[in-house]
Amino acid sequence: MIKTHILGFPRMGEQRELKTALERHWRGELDTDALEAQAATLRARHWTLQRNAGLDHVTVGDFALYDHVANLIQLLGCEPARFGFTGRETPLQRYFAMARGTAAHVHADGCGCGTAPGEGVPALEMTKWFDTNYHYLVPEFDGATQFSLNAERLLAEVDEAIALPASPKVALLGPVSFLYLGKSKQEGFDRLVLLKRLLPAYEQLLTRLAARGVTWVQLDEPILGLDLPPAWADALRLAYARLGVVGQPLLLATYFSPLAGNLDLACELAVAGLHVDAVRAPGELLAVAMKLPQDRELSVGIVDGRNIWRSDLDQALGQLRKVQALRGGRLWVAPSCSLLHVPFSLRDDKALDTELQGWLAGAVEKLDELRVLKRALWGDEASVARELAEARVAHAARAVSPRVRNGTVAARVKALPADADRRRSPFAARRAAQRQRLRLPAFPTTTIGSFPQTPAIRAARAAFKRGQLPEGDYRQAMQREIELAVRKQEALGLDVLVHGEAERNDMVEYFGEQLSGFAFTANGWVQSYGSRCVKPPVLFGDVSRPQAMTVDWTVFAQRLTSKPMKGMLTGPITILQWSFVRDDQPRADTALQIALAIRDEVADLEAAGIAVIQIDEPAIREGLPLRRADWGAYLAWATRAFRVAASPVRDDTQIHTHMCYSEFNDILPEIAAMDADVITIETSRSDMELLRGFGDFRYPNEIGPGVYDIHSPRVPDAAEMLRLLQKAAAVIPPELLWVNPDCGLKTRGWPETEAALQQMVQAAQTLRRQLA
Ligand SMILES: CN1c2c(nc(N)[nH]c2=O)NC[C@@H]1CNc1ccc(C(=O)N[C@@H](CCC(=O)N[C@@H](CCC(=O)N[C@@H](CCC(=O)O)C(=O)O)C(=O)O)C(=O)O)cc1
Ligand SMILES: N[C@@H](CCS)C(=O)O
Ligand SMILES: [Zn+2]
Repeated sequence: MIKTHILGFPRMGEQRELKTALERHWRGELDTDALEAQAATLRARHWTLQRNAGLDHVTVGDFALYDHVANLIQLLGCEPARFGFTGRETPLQRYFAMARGTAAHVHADGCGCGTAPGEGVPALEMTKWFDTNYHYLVPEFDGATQFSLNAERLLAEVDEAIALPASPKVALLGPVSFLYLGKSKQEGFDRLVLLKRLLPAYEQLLTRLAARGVTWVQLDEPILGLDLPPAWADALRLAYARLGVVGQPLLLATYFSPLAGNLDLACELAVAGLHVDAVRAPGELLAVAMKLPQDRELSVGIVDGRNIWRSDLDQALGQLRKVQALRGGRLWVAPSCSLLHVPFSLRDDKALDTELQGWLAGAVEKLDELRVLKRALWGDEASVARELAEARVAHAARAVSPRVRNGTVAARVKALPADADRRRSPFAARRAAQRQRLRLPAFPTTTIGSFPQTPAIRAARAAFKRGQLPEGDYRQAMQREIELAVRKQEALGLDVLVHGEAERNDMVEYFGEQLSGFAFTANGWVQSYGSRCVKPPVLFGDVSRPQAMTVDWTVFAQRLTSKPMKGMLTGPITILQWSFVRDDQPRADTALQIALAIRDEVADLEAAGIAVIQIDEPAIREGLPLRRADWGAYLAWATRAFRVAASPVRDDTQIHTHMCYSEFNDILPEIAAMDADVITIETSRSDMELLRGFGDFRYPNEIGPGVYDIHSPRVPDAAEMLRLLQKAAAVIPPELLWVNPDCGLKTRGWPETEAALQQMVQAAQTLRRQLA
């Protein structure tokens, strides 16, 4: 028997209805019932699409109002005590408090949350979901963590699906990955000891789902794709020995990475079925098909859940038929991972020409690919002959399209000198030249680039894109925003200014729109975190830069001030990582092409008199392969691509880079090898803990550890930032320290931005008095 299913579906809706509803709710314009009604409408719509594509089950439990890991924290009743919940809040209030922090916190007696009255409680930390651009909320664990099942929301969603009518398969993160992806909040605490407390909650849940008529529960254990310490592998054995006998059939799902040394373990676990990612690990598929006991179901993730290329259905059928033969004709067919990471649909996207549309598949189109594969595997190929032929034609056309290859780009790459990734002098000499030119005070203050993307800015750009605002008027409107940002920074007393990125829709899409080899979409939104979405450009061909992309805006801003204006670029690895990239050449080759385009922009900015240029690489850590054995090769080409972009400049031009959201300590030598003159990093949410590694490693160049979290509207005071800076100065030589926020300020409003920056400048001034 052939079955089809998906591991998860995009939540936002075709027109980002969930984003709109959430943001209205947070502004107080939409009440809870209306928000929940919108969410239910979206779920029903998405299940209907799944059912109509002939999937055997619709997936329930993948939907979330903010994040699926946050849902699980509530489902398992382990909301951190530091939030000081009194029991009087609704579950939804508690949920959004964990996700977004609270502005002011009123203490119940002895709530023990550790904050002073009225201070507010910071949100849960957010971190990248494996190597994706999706962020999950990090569960917090300590010795006091208890679990108790709160299944009402999930059970209600199951009932909604049954009422549709549809057959629900519930999808949740499994217990071992849940613990692994969380953080121990107590010095020396091993969160794995919580497994024995956690399993009963899962057991109760499975029992209740079985009683509700749920025939399958998918438990995701993506950590099977990592190099697992033996204790975590044992934890998987223990967990599934218990959960596998509850009586609820379990499909264990792994994705994003080969199973490698965990292949035997994954095939041994006592579950009714196993899902594997045959896109990221095609070479393992037959080994799994042979190893997995015949009484288990095998789900093959053959449709790429991480990219938007139309599937090569002939090739997929070839692979699936081999597995089918090994599995006695039984097989489940699925996307490689949740479709959360691809746009809802690209079929009629207004910004894509029809040829490109034909090469691509969003989530809805991927459902249709599953329908076609199922029919063909049933032996009913004739009924889908048209679809198979169309896919064949599109693939053949893409392979030979003149739009994809550009001889000039290839020639430039071939002729690139071996030292194209080297600055002219070592850091010490550059530093002297830059000090001479920039004459900055000790502990220079700066920001990371973006200032608030106000509704007025977004509305002006939307009107411009709709053709309702002439280009000249749009440029003037953006120049007014830039001038406003410059004046505010001068008034605040910042030392190195930025133009504020008002003219950019997004730090990657903006460059994708201007570079050849990229296409962009009108509606290809993908959730990044909470209600925030990005529209990754589609990198389909050789990359080149027809003309300067940022020089006019930067020069305009520099002319407004005598302070140094930092040019602001996105680096090659981040552009690569946050785009949908071509699958017909190695990522390393694509990265180098992008690097050359950015290199030209760096050279043009310098020639235009810009003395400080920041090349953002927040995604360099996220791009790391999930298996350590593959890190070396990646880091070599990724850091070289950065250096190629950064190296055409004179010694007295200061190159900054910026990284956020990441644990950097395990790649510090490679970060140092990028050889940026200054690096700004996110550190405030870990209370500068991230910086300790930079100190221990003796990071050689200048560092700006972020002194406040930009994800929350909460305004920290100068004393708090001073404390963080003092902590930083204890591990980093003070003469190397910069003072800046964690990341860009585009998601904030001006009032809190100005208030926080004023406190930040004050903290730097105090530090200068204390330490300079
Ligand atoms: C630094 N981060 C980024 C990541 N990935 C990126 N590609 N870019 C990033 O900056 N990954 C890690 C983090 C994630 N952080 C964020 C932070 C903020 C956002 C965000 O604010 N997203 C916006 C959309 C941004 C955008 O593209 N804006 C466009 C279009 C805006 C729009 O929706 N316009 C409406 C009309 C509006 C009107 O009329 O007023 C429309 O077209 O319908 C623009 O400014 O032009 C978001 O709103 O979600 C994302 C990731
Ligand atoms: N320059 C960008 C970096 C974000 S990671 C910004 O400030 O938004
Ligand atoms: Zn950042």
